[in-house]
Amino acid sequence: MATVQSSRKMSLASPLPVEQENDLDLVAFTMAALRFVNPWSVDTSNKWSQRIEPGTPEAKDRVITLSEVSLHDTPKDCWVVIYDRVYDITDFLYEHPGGDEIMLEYAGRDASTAFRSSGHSSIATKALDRFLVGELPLHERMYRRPGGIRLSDIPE
Ligand code: HEM
Repeated sequence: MATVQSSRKMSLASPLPVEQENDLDLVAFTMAALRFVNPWSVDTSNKWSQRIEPGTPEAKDRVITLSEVSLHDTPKDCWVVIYDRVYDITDFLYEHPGGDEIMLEYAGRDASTAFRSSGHSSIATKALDRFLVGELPLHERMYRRPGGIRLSDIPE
């Protein structure tokens, strides 16, 4: 009776031929190395280790996504979005005439409607500039984009 002979060596521990298992090891090793050198795989919580000084010209040109804003949602690191611009209000929390708690409700989130419906004066709107750290990318904006929501009190 004819028997089929395999020339491939089999390992007792694995159902795969030894050569194929070595190939898999090589693939896993290459993937791990790529993850190590790939900048996109770096933890996003480290992304803002470079501190942005609020209100500087550099801050004006910085594009910050909503998902990045959401990382700054604590009393020690508090960002909000108002009319598509991103503000670091950490140092203002305890100076705010309306109190810190109300602002912390919007930490890491969009506060445009809350800001507007609290009837802030034009002075308050102007004061926003001091805290500016960046602006949302065009595709995430609701106001400052072609065809966006038009309101009389959106600052320049
Ligand atoms: C960076 C953002 C903010 C700035 C610069 C700011 C600034 C101010 C200023 C200067 C006032 C005094 C009244 C005025 O001039 O309008 C005020 C009052 C007030 N703010 Fe804000 N504010 C900010 C965010 C918010 C947010 C997100 C809320 C959320 C609802 C809020 C709620 C209030 C309320 C309720 C008052 C009235 C306090 C009172 O009259 O007793 N503010 N804010």
